[in-house]
Amino acid sequence: GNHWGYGKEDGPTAWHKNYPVAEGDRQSPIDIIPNQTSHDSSLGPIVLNYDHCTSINIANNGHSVVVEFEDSDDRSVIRGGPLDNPYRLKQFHFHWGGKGCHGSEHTVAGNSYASELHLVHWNAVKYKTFGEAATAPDGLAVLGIFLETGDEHRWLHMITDALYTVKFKGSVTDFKGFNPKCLLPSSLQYWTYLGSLTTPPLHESVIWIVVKDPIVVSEKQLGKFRTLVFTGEEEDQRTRMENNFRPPQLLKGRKVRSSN
Ligand SMILES: CCCCCNS(=O)(=O)c1cc(S(N)(=O)=O)ccc1C(=O)O
Ligand SMILES: [Zn+2]
Repeated sequence: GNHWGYGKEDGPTAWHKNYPVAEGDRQSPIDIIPNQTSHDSSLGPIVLNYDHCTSINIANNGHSVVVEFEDSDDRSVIRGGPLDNPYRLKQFHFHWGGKGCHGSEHTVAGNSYASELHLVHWNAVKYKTFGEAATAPDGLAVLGIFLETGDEHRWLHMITDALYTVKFKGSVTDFKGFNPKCLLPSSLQYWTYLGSLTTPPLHESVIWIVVKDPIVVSEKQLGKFRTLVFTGEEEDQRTRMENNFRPPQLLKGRKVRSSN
């Protein structure tokens, strides 16, 4: 069926067969070349209002580990920067590599980071549901945060300590009271461009906001993500969840803007 993954047969080079938009004009991720971005003084700061966010659960969806949020009202939104409306926080998830290899999706002047955190938001002003927003050209806003290895991150343990409960595809456990603001770097200087989801269905519906400064996490913390498996508990195959990233796609004439 439509099933896709990150392996040799079902990975990013095969996705176009079931999802032809994979070869579209605004695909993500991309390689960001800082000295080729255009500085845009009209780009204001990103404003996050996450103080009343409500995390619900943490899940292994067979592609990543995802934390879902209550998005029935504007309790946690991102606004400003390139955005014309407030966008509601729906979920966040990560992409990462194998031991010692890099696993970010966006790259910076050809360099990749160890991992990348994506905070997915949707335009509930213009669209009635997340599903409708996910297919609209200005429907989603994803905030991308790079992770590099070094010292231990003081708050990431709240995620990594829960990973053993969602080892297998399809597992979900309660995950209340987590505010992802603790995972952001001090500076929210960013690059922004028009792109897509980086996993099937690859809809070209994302305003990407990629934060320039990485957060630092320890190799030990990152290693815990690799204890997850892509496969379900009932399957005899145990395929370690790693290298769940799409490589950079063609820019096709797009402009990448830089906040100051
Ligand atoms: C209606 C179909 C929407 C599918 C996309 N859902 S999503 O939460 O935006 C998403 C974004 C992304 S990404 N990497 O931010 O484009 C990856 C996975 C998912 C997911 O479905 O878990
Ligand atoms: Zn992602």
